[in-house]
Order: sequence, then structure tokens, then C-alpha cells
Amino acid sequence: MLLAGKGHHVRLWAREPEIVNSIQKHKKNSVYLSDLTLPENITSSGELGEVIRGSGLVVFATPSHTIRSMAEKVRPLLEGNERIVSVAKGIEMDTFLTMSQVLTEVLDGVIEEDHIGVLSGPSHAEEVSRGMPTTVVASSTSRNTAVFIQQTFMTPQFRVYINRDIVGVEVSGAVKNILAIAAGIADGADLGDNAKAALITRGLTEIRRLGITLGASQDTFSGLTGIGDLIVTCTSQHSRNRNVGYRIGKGEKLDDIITSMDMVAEGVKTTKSVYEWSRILNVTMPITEKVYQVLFEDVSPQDAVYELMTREPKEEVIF
Ligand SMILES: NC(=O)C1=CN([C@@H]2O[C@H](COP(=O)(O)OP(=O)(O)OC[C@H]3O[C@@H](n4cnc5c(N)ncnc54)[C@H](O)[C@@H]3O)[C@@H](O)[C@H]2O)C=CC1
Ligand SMILES: O=C(CO)COP(=O)(O)O
Repeated sequence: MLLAGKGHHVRLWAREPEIVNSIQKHKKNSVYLSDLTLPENITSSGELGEVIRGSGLVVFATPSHTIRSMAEKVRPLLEGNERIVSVAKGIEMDTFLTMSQVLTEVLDGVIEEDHIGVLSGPSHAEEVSRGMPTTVVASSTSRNTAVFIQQTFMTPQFRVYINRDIVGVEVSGAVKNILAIAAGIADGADLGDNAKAALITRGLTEIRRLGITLGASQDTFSGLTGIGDLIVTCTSQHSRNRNVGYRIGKGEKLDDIITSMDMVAEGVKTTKSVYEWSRILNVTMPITEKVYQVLFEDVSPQDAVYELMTREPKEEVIF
């Protein structure tokens, strides 16, 4: 919607034939944004070749665990001069790579690393697609590519800053989903506003610890992709991750929740990858550890909270 509004011809690939058909015939995404009419310059196809060939910019916008397989399919269709942007938020299982790192690895030999970037920050699609004011961050190892992304996406409703700390930007965007699950659990279990503020604040400390261990810059965590995205995802009615947590807090089982959803809550997989990664790196992430135990080891939210609250007394250390 954003890019089409700026006059670009947007070719949307989707794996669901019903979405492709509904966009082709009725200019509606019948599954995900059914109440919006899409402009004429958004077209859709189920054939990747029709969508990719001749593009100046390729945006990867599928869930993070699918970025590697999507990039493998896209690779032979690229000419080599395209710019690549990821909007996916996650850390790959087993490799612990960020999404731009996955793209750099898979597209190596076809696309230069400095043509790859990310767009991230507090940006629920339900609001962006309706032109509601949103601010995000463009990042890349190349300043030129970050500026290209900024100029391509920026509108009076969608303000794009540049941050060259791509590691900090991507780690923040991925890990905040784990904390949104925690915040949702707290809401579902009626733990109150104090608990939520504590989860957001101490959660940011966990993001910062992991990010700085990986070489990120301290400042990024005070920015839009750090505290900004953490706030929106922990508090928004639109957040899938918060919603998964909320239902767990109300007593539902994870498998039942996932089966009932037609969208992906990235934080579930990211909890696994980041929990394992933090243990390998020896980074202390107690909230992440408890979310892992609640999701995958049948620990009750009440026991998890008790264990968090009765950790040994400490000084408030921000890093
Ligand atoms: N929805 C939002 O407000 C925002 C989402 N993001 C990120 O963007 C990425 C995509 O998010 P959403 O669009 O909300 O996800 P979604 O769950 O709505 O799925 C997007 C599309 O990906 C397709 N998909 C799922 N599995 C696939 C596979 N194996 N191969 C190919 N396509 C597949 C789905 O069918 C759907 O058409 C995620 O990483 C998310 O964290 C970032 C900012 C905001
Ligand atoms: O990243 C998002 C908002 O910035 C979307 O969060 P959810 O995936 O929890 O809906």
C-alpha cells in the first residue's frame, strides 16, 4: 500500500492461490486485509518469476523461518543489480543468523552484501496499510542502501530513520517478540500493570545484553527498533505474539493456539533459537528462559513468575 501510494508498480507474490485470485479479480487481499481495496498498481501472481524479473527492489515479507527457502527460490531469478530488503523479524534456528545474514549467505555470488538491508521498528501492518502515522528504521552495512530504503519508503505518514547498526536493529526486532509473549502471559494471567512495566524494562536489558555481546551499539536499544518496537508489541491489540501469550495466560495450550491461528507468531520459534543461543554465548536472559519453559517445558506461568521474582537479590544492572 505504501509503495503503491508512491507510484511504484508493486508485484505481490503469495503462495495462497485464493489471495492471488482475489487481488487479481477484486483488488482485495481476502485473507489478511479483507476490508481494504488495493490500488490498481498492486498486482499479484503465484509465479515468482513474474514477480521478481525486472524488479529494482525485492522485499522479503514472509515469516522468518521461511526466508532461507524463499531466498533459494528467488536467487536464480535475480539479475544481480536489485536491492533486497527484509522486513522479517526472527533469528534462524541452529545457525542463529539474522534475516539479512541469511539473505547475504543464500544470495552470495548474485547480490553484493551492500545491496541488502532491513526495514524494522514499531509498525503493525493493520495501521501502516491505513496510512496511520508510523516511524521505522532502515539499516544496511552500506549507507547508500540504507538511504535508498529510506527514500523509497518514506512518506508523510511513514517516517524512516537510518541506523547503521544492523545487528542491533535485527536482534532487537527478533527478541522483542519473546518479550511480547511474556507481556501477553502477564495480561492473560491478570498480573497487573506493574508486572508489565517490569517485563518491558527488564526485557530491554535482555535484548541489550545479547545485542552488545554480538557487537551492537548501545544507542540502538533506546531507539525505534529497541524500546519502540518492544513497547508496541507488548501493548498492542494487533500483536500476534502478545495474543499468543495472552491465551497461554488464560490457560490454553500452545499447540491449540497455533492450530487456531492463520498468521505466524514469530516469537514462538525465536524463543527456541534465542534461548539456545544465549546459553551458548553465556548471556543471562532470565525472562527468555522462563518463556521457553512455559512454552516448551510445561512450566506454569505462576511458577515462572515466582522463580523470576525470587532470583537472588541484585543491583539494578542495565547491561
Ligand atoms: N504483521 C505485522 O504487522 C508485521 C510483521 N513483520 C514481520 O514480517 C514478517 C511477515 O509477517 P506477516 O506478514 O504478519 O506474517 P503472516 O503470518 O501474515 O504471513 C505472511 C505471508 O507469508 C506466507 N507464508 C507463510 N509460510 C510460508 C512459507 N513457508 N513459504 C512462503 N510463504 C509463507 C503466508 O501464507 C502469508 O501469505 C514476519 O517476520 C513479521 O515478524 C514486521 C513488522 C510488522
Ligand atoms: O513486529 C510487529 C510490530 O512492529 C508485529 O508484531 P506481531 O508479530 O507480534 O504481530
